[in-house]
Amino acid sequence: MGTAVDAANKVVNESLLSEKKVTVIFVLGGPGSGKGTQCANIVENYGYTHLSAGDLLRAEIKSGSENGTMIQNMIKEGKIVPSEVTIKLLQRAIQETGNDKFLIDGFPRNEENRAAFESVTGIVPEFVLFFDCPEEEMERRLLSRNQGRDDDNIETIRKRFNVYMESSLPVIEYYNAKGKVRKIDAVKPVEEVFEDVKAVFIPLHEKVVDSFGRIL
Ligand SMILES: Nc1ncnc2c1ncn2[C@@H]1O[C@H](COP(=O)(O)OP(=O)(O)OP(=O)(O)O)[C@@H](O)[C@H]1O
Ligand SMILES: Nc1ccn([C@@H]2O[C@H](COP(=O)(O)O)[C@@H](O)[C@H]2O)c(=O)n1
Ligand SMILES: [Mg+2]
Repeated sequence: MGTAVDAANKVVNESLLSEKKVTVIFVLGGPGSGKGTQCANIVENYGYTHLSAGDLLRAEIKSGSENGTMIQNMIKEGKIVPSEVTIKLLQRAIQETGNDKFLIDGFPRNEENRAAFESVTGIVPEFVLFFDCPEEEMERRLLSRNQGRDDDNIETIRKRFNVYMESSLPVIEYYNAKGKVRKIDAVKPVEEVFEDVKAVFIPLHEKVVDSFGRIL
């Protein structure tokens, strides 16, 4: 049961966020499993807005914000930034777009992220798209990503894998117990992974047409 403060926050945020209904899909999976790559494909084909929690945190560092140094240190250590910081960035990004459907990539990363997002925004995800990939393959991909990320070095990658196993997998298990996880085999080539992703999205975006050609 939430506190009175949680309830008040929820009312304020519901009026800010859900004057129109917002659809959220959480995109989860280990570091380097291909979340960002597949989100770009989904955006192109299905019109979602992609919000990567990691990208928002990196932009916050670049903006010179007062939290920048703290965020930079946490990312370098592979640690999870306090929820209130990440959730504020996500809320701002949601409010800034004109869209009403979002892929939230790399969030929630732990139980604190999950519970705080739900109590602050009142938003429950439609489902969780989970990219399942073996660690050796993720490590190979991260070490050859070459995007200049401070955390794509073997020392930080090992820390990120530990955090993923200890803190992020339990969140995926939480949603799995609620029947909300759509698991994708992410070890295959990009195009093949996207075929499996499409199989999840096509039924959501199919138009049902009656015998007169009217969209129902
Ligand atoms: N199916 C795939 N097969 C081979 N390489 C891939 C595949 N999907 C993505 N990649 C490559 O692996 C690297 C990591 O992919 P991506 O950035 O999409 O992962 P991510 O899950 O968003 O990682 P992170 O959690 O670190 O942000 C990129 O260089 C990308 O081009
Ligand atoms: N919910 C989150 C998401 C990310 N972080 C931090 O950012 C790093 C990079 O995230 P990617 O999704 O881009 O890989 C991650 O290792 C965390 O340090 C976070 O704190 N909370
Ligand atoms: Mg990513």
